[in-house]
Amino acid sequence: MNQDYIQGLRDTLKVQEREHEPWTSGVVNLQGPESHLYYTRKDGSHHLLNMAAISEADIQDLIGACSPAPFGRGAESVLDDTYRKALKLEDNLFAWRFNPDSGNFIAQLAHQLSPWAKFNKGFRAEVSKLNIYTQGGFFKVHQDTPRSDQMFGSLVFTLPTPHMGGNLVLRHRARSFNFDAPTLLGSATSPSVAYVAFYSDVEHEVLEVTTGARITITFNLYYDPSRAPPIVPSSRIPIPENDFTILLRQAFRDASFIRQYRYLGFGLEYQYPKDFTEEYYPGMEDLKGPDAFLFYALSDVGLRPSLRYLYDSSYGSWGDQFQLLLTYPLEGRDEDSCNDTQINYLLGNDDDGLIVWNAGESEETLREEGARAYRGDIEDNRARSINVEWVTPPTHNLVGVTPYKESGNEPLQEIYYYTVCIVVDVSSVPCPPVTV
Ligand SMILES: O=C(O)CCC(=O)C(=O)O
Ligand SMILES: [Fe+2]
Repeated sequence: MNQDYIQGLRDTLKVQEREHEPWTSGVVNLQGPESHLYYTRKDGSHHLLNMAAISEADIQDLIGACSPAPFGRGAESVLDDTYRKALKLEDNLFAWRFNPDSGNFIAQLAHQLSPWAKFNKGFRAEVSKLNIYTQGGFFKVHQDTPRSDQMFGSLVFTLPTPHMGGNLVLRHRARSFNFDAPTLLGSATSPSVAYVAFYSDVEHEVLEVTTGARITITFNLYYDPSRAPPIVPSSRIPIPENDFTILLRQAFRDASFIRQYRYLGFGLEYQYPKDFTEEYYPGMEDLKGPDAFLFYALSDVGLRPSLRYLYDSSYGSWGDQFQLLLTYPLEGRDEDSCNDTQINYLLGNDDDGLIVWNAGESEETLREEGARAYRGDIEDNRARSINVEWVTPPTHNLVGVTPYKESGNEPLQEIYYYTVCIVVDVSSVPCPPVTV
């Protein structure tokens, strides 16, 4: 019966997940001067491009102002046209009169990306770059490099220039989205630009442009605690009345469920940036779409969900019998260069860190199999050793490595994406369960 609850929770969460999209797109009709783009040419002269009527000569002039676009490989900025073939104009060299950061455009975007979240911070869009992908241009799969721990999204506008190909393809888990700006713009009233906004940790690529020039202006989307949260229409899915929450409530009224499970765990869908030059750690208000839903749903039944960082040692040494659950992310370190073991290092840096045994594993199985070098550490930390029932598969960070994908759109600056879990202590449920 209790396994039925767990399976039911998995199934109902999947249904909720489908309600949520990691991206949103559309067309903006530009009014009056909003179609004006001013830029500085290489010789220092200025030029005005009117998006309402872009000629081939305008495109060539703008191309002349641009330089090859690099991307980030780790902390390096590299030019490699087998990975990214594009041109760029830095944000100090152009100004677009349309400002997505004014009016309610950005509030609507935030709401579309996060229909369940109750916002408790404002938002900000900051211009990043203008890019041109001429014929043969592309940008292979990458995540957008987090520019701060408050950055959650990316926003790309495609200008109305004739081109074919160059679709932006986004993929997240089983889903994908093919953003086809020329088709969207083909049926729009001129002058218009097509836009797509997505969570920046979602992997995406620009397919090859087959004809013409594809011009984009990209913005980074940030939470901004100094701004008021946007006023958005009420949630599409009211948090208390959904199948997941109803089933969760039912499980927590069942004494045998509470007896069987001490901790429930949930691997989150998205990744979150941690800036190691700041004291700030991601909190519930930073959670994206379905991750926010999960947090609110658990809180709603009276549980106290916590954000946790799971570390496994696939890269290192202790095998796959247990993982470490930390209360905050740690930068990787190379075990060979330290006297301390990984377990001592990780648990020593986090008084609330725990050892989590994988299903079917325990200190006993460790005696028979590998990881013996860690036996002493495990014995020392026996009181900090737990079992977690994972409702959604755990998402882990690798011990000993700083977690960055090799390629991003910018060089990294001590801000990395981490995978996060939610863990709840079942015994923290406020009312004693009724025995049935
Ligand atoms: O031009 C686009 O559609 C997106 C380009 C991109 O992914 C980037 O600049 O990071
Ligand atoms: Fe990108």
